[in-house]
Amino acid sequence: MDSLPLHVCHVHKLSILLNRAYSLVHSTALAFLIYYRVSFIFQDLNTRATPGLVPWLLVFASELLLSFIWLLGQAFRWRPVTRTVFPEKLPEDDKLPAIDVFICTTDPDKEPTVEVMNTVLSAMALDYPPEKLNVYLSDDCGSPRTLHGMREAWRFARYWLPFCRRYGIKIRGSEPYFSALSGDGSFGSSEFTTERQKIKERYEMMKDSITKARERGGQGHSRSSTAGDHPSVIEVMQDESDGTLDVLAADKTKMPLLVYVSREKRPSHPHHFKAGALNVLQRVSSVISNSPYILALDCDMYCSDPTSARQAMCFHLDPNIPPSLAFVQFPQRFHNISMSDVYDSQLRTLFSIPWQGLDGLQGPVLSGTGFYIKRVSLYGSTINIADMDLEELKQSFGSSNELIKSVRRIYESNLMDDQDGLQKVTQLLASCSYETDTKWGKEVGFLYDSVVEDYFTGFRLHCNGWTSVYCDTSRPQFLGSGTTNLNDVLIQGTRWSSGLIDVGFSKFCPLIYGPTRISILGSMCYGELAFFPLYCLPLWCFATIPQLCLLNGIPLYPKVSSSFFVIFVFIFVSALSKHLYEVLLTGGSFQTMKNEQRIWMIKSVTCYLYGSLDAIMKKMGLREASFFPTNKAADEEQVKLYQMGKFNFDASNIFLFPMVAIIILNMVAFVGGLLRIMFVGDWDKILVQVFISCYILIMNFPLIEGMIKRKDKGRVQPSVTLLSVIVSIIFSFLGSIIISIVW
Ligand SMILES: O=c1ccn([C@@H]2O[C@H](COP(=O)(O)OP(=O)(O)O[C@H]3O[C@H](CO)[C@@H](O)[C@H](O)[C@H]3O)[C@@H](O)[C@H]2O)c(=O)[nH]1
Ligand SMILES: [Mn+2]
Repeated sequence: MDSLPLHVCHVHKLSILLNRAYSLVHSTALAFLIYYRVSFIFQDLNTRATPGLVPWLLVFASELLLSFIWLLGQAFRWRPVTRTVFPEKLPEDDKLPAIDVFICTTDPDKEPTVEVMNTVLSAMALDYPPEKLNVYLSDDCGSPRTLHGMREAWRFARYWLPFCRRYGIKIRGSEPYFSALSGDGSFGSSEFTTERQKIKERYEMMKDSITKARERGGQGHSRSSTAGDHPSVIEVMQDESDGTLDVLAADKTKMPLLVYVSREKRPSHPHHFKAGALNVLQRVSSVISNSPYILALDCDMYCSDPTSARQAMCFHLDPNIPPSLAFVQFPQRFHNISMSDVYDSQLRTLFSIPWQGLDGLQGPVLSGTGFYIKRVSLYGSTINIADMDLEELKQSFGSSNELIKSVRRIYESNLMDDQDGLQKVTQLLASCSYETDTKWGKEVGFLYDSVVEDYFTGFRLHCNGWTSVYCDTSRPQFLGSGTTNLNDVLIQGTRWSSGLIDVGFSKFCPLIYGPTRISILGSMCYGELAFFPLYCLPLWCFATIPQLCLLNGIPLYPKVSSSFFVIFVFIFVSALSKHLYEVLLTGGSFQTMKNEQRIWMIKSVTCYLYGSLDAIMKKMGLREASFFPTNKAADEEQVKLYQMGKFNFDASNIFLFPMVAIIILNMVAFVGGLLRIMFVGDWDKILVQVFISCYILIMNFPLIEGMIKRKDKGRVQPSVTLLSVIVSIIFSFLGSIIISIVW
């Protein structure tokens, strides 16, 4: 036992072999496809035998772009690994390093306070020495409701934490614990049952108090009045000596530190969303606890299992892992995923194959939440703390002497005893002008230039020589609220696409900035993520151009009798089979694959497009960066639809129009194609195009149902359908005229 290391890494040899073989075969087929297209263009230029060179070029360009993104994606499959940890081998508790937990919240309406407090409580209840655990909550709204919730949570924690420890409770989120049907802990004993009942009552009291505060809150406490303009508030939670603590808590179990931080926000200062909030937490915590490791959590991501801290330490403290390890990333998992999961809300496509693949290269992408990061890795690469004098350090970190001291790691927190001193220092660090003319957000801390601050910060860390590891255990460590409503899914997708394209088309483009700093394969992975929003171009093209040409009798694909026809069939079948194989390998079903294909098509023609446009407009100075937080407050009707596996088309028109218009165009093209086959008879020339329409219609059948069959609130509104019909008719006519005249 003693000879075991803290962790082992398993290289998946069979997957490596299969993946590489598949990449080889599939890319050979793609090469044939390119040969076919290129030779046709030259032949066409010479003879001008057929009309339709422009649609041909468009389809070819789309095929090239698809192939390019596919090629980048192969890097994820090059060397997948998984890891096992042995926390029982960790040193004694007194030798473990301290951890600061950062939780961010921003909108008490979209992020219900009870849920946020559940996350806070679960972090406090992590299985780790409490004196080495410090929990900070950033409230970007500066809402009195959240502050009140924190005080209530602190009070409840006095009972909850000893209870969890005493009975070895495995589910550390209070809400899921009390709503779980099966008992957890040493159930059966009557002492336990009584305690459980008492704690449950206390929990209900806490919830009640929070709900009442919300109802009382009214105007002055709503988000809009405080969100963008408020002073900073920092409060270290403390015991009230009102003598209400009963027997259970009387054992005075040590509590982790709990700090509420609401940074100053003014309309005149950009606040840089979550990255800005995290940087304030980093500074404030530097002068309070200054722990060497940080766990970052979104407000809805509670620690479902208490063991993650020790698991992460199995990597950070492993002598076999070089000190360049910056962070240990856990997957994002969600507690509200239904069996059918029509929107791929579980993000299987990210947190399975790609992250395992990256783990075999330089390590997974920083994924926003659920990661344990080394504080020093956020100090910036060009900053050499040991060699720089005070002035130089101030240029990077800002004017606070206390902060500089803590950065130099000579800081021993004494401020805690001097409340006034602590307030003064932390107020300065949380003020909105503190970062002016410093390197915060450019080099130090979480980086600002993209709304996917996690991806961008992680990429720069990797480029600066840091590495990461992926820790995916069978019991989910962190559980959040997945987006389970079409509108939310697409808004989130738009933000992600915009942030990714921002990075893709900047001087930090992974394909240019990456290869000299990390491996080519690593850069390809980052590149795939940066450029996948560009799927919007080929998917828009495949959803319209072949159809338009079909209506005008212009073939774009080889005849059925041609040997190149086989190539196209092969590529299609091979891509789908590989997808199916990966879905099955990671615990999904045929249905999962269908859902993923469909939502990929839907996202491509909507949020990938809008996100890319948003990024381009930002670059041209036409738009400002924005971050609409996702909704975590469950709406019963919406949840019901999602649970039943039904789409909720009660979404913004800007998302619905393109989807519906495309479906109508494809219906028309399909019928037109069939009529052509029957009456003109050139079926072998246009079969592929008829098939494309047919495939789009079959895959998106729920959308057709929503337009025609459904009568509930989640259907597609007839007005949307009607307008889309008009749009697609105009598109077909104009398109056909253009084709007949110009092309
Ligand atoms: O101005 C802001 C905006 C957001 N947040 C917080 O950021 C977190 C993530 O926001 P959310 O609305 O949940 O966005 P998601 O799209 O679900 O988040 C994913 O994508 C983000 C990047 O766009 C990452 O930061 C997240 O970690 C990742 O889970 C939440 O806790 C918010 O409270 C702030 O603190 N301040
Ligand atoms: Mn979220």
